[in-house]
Amino acid sequence: MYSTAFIDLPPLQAAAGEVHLPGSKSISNRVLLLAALSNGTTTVHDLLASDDTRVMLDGLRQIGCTVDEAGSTVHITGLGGRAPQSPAKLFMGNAGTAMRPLTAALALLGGEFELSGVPRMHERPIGDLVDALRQLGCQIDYLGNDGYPPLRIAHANGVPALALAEPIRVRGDVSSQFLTALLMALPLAAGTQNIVIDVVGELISKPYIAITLQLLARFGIVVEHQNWQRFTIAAGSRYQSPGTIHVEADASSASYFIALGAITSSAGGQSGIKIQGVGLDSIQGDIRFVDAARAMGAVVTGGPNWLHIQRGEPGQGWPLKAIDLDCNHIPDAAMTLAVMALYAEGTTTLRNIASWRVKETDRIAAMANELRKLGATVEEGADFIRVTPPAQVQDWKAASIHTYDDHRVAMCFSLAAFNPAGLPVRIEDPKCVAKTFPDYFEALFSVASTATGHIPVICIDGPTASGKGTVAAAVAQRLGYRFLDSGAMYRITALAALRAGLAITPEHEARIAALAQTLPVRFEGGRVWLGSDDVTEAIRTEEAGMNASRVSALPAVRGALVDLQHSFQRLPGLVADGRDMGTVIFPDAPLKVYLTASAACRAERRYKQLISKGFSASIADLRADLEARDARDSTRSVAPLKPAQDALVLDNSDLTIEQAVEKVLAWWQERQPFAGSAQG
Ligand SMILES: Nc1ncnc2c1ncn2[C@@H]1O[C@H](COP(=O)(O)OP(=O)(O)O)[C@@H](O)[C@H]1O
Ligand SMILES: Nc1ccn([C@@H]2O[C@H](COP(=O)(O)OP(=O)(O)O)[C@@H](O)[C@H]2O)c(=O)n1
Repeated sequence: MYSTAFIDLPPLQAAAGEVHLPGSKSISNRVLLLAALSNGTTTVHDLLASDDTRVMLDGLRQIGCTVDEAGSTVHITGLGGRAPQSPAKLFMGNAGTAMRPLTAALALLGGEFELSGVPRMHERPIGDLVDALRQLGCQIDYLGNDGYPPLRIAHANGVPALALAEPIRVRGDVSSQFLTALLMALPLAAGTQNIVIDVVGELISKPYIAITLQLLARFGIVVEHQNWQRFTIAAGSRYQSPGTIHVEADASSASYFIALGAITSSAGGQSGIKIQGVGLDSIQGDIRFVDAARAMGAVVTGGPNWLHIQRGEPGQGWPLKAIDLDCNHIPDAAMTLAVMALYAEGTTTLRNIASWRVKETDRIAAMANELRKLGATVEEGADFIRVTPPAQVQDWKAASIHTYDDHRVAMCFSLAAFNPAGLPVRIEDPKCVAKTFPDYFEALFSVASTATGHIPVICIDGPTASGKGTVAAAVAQRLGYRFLDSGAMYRITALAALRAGLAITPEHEARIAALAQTLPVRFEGGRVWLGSDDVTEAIRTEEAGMNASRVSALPAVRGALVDLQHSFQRLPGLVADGRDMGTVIFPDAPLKVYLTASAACRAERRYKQLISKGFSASIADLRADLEARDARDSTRSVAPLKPAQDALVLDNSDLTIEQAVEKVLAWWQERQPFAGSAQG
C-alpha cells in the first residue's frame, strides 16, 4: 500500500497481463455468517482481509465457532444446531455487514449478548431490524439511544416462543441490510411452517438482496420471492455447509481493470487484461458495468471466474464511444465511466446518480472538479454528470487529483495517466484505497507499462558518508518510489568474490565480472540476500566498503552490473544513490543531486554510525580511510566520482537529514508540471 502524501503516476502507455482482485466485502461477511450457522466445516477461499471481516471472524470465534485462518483461506466449523457460547460481549467496529446480521442471528440462536461498535456505529440506525425482531417476540434492549447500537439480546433462558404465523414486516426503504439480516437468521427458526417476510415500502438495493439469496441457496436454503416484496423461507429449511466456497472478487474493483483494458493497447506480447476471481455470471450487481464498457467499445469475454478485456479495433471500439446511460443499477462502478469518458469521442452523460451526492463525499461535485482539472468540460446536475473530453491533445492538463478520502475517486482517476498528451497525474492521499483495495496501485503497476524514459529517476551521488543512502532512501519513501543502493551491488560483488576465493585484483577482473553478471542478489523487506545467505550486516563493515571500492575500480565489473542497476527503473519511479548514477547509469535522469559534506563532518558521521552499531572506531582512522576511498573513487579511469554536469550540488555539512531531504524534494517539486497541487 502507498502511504505517501501523494503518488505521481508517470504517463502510462500500455497495459497487459493478469490481475487477481481482492474479495468482495458483501460476499465475505455473508459467507462467514452462513458458514457459522451451518453444520460442518466450510473452507472459504479468497476472503477479503479488511477491518470489517476481522470483526466478523472475531465475533464468530467468541460465540464458539472454530476458525482457522491460513492467508486468504479460512476454515470455519459452524454451530450446526449447537447453542452459541454465552454470555458474550461482541465488538463490531464500524461493520454494518457484521452488526445487523449477527444481531438477528444471535436473537434466534438464544443466549445473552451485548453488541457494540465504534462511536460512528452507534449513530447508524438499527431500529427497523430490532422492531421486526421484537414483533417476533425477541427481547432486545437498547443500551444507549433508542434505535441505535449498542444493544443487548436478553435470551439467557433460550429463545422465546416466536410469532411466526403472521408475515414478519420489515422496512426496505432505509437499508436492505435489515432484510438481509432477517433472511439469514430466520431459517434457524424454520420448523413445520413456511416463514414469510413482507417488505414495507419500496425495496432499495435489490442487487444486494440478490446476493443474499444466491448465497443462501449455496448453504441449502431456498427462498422464494414475489416481486421483491414478499419473501418465503420454506418449512424445514436447514443450513448445510457447501464444504468449499470461493468469495468472488469485488466487481466494483474490477471496473478499473475493465476500463484499463478498454483504453490501452497491449504490451509485451501479451494481449489485453485478464481479471481473475470474478466472471460474467457474477452475483454482484456491479458486474453490469461490463455492459456499459462494451457499449463504449471494450471487447469483453469471460467465463465463470474470469474476465478478459481488450481495446476495440480502431474506428470500431477505439477511441471509445460516448454513451448516455442511466447508471442507477451500477452507482459505484459508474464513476469509472466518468473517467473513461475522457477517452471517448463526444459527450458522455451518466444519469440517475443522485446517490453519488451522499456517499463518501459528494461524488458528483468531486468528479466534476477533478475532471475539469484535467481539461475536460463538465456539466453537473442534481442527479447527472456530463463529460466532454479535452478537444485537442494539447488541451489536456497535468493535474494533482484531490481524492476526498474516497477510494473510488483515487482508483478511477489513475486511469487518466494514459492520456494522449503524455502528462503525469498526481493522486493525492493514495492510501484512501485501503477501504476496499489496499494494493490497488501495486496491481495497476503490475500490468501497466510505459517507455523507460518516462519512468522518473532521481540520482543522488557523492562521496562516502555524505548521507546519500540516508537521504535517497528517505526521498524514495516520501515519493513512493523504488530505491537503488548501487553501492550495495559493489559491496555484494566484493563479498561474493572473496567467498569464491578470488582476491580483488586486476588479474581476477574477468572472473569477478562473470560472477557479478549472475549475482543472485535480492533486496527484500530491508534485508539483502546473496543466494540463501542474509548478507545485510556482512556488507556494511568498513572493510566491506574498502573492498567494494577496489572491486568497483575494475571496468569489466562495472559493465557487468549495468543491466542489474537499470532493472530497478520501474513504475512509479526510482531514487538511485551511488557514485555514477547521474554520470553513467541514468544520464537522462530529470534530477541529479551531488551530495557532499566536509571530510571532517563525514568522518564524524561514520564514527557515530559505527559506534551506535556497537563497532569500535577511531575518527582519525576513519577520516584517513574515507579520504583514501574518495581519492580512489575520483581518480579511477572508469566512471570516476564527480558531479554530473547538470547535477545540483548540495553540501549538507550544516544541514540535518530532514533539511537535506526537504531540499531534494523541493528541487523535485520544481520540476513537476502539476498545477494547483495541494501537497506540493
Ligand atoms: N545531513 C546529515 N546530518 C547529520 N548526519 C547525517 C546527515 N546525513 C546523513 N547523516 C548520517 O551520516 C551517516 C552516513 O550516512 P549514509 O547515508 O550511510 O552515507 P553514504 O550513503 O553517503 O555513505 C548516517 O548515520 C546518517 O544518519
Ligand atoms: N555507483 C557506485 C556505487 C558505489 N561504488 C563503489 O562502492 C563503494 C561502496 O559504496 P557505498 O555507496 O556502499 O559506500 P558508502 O558511500 O556508503 O561508503 C564506494 O566506495 C565506491 O567505490 C561505485 O563505484 N559506484
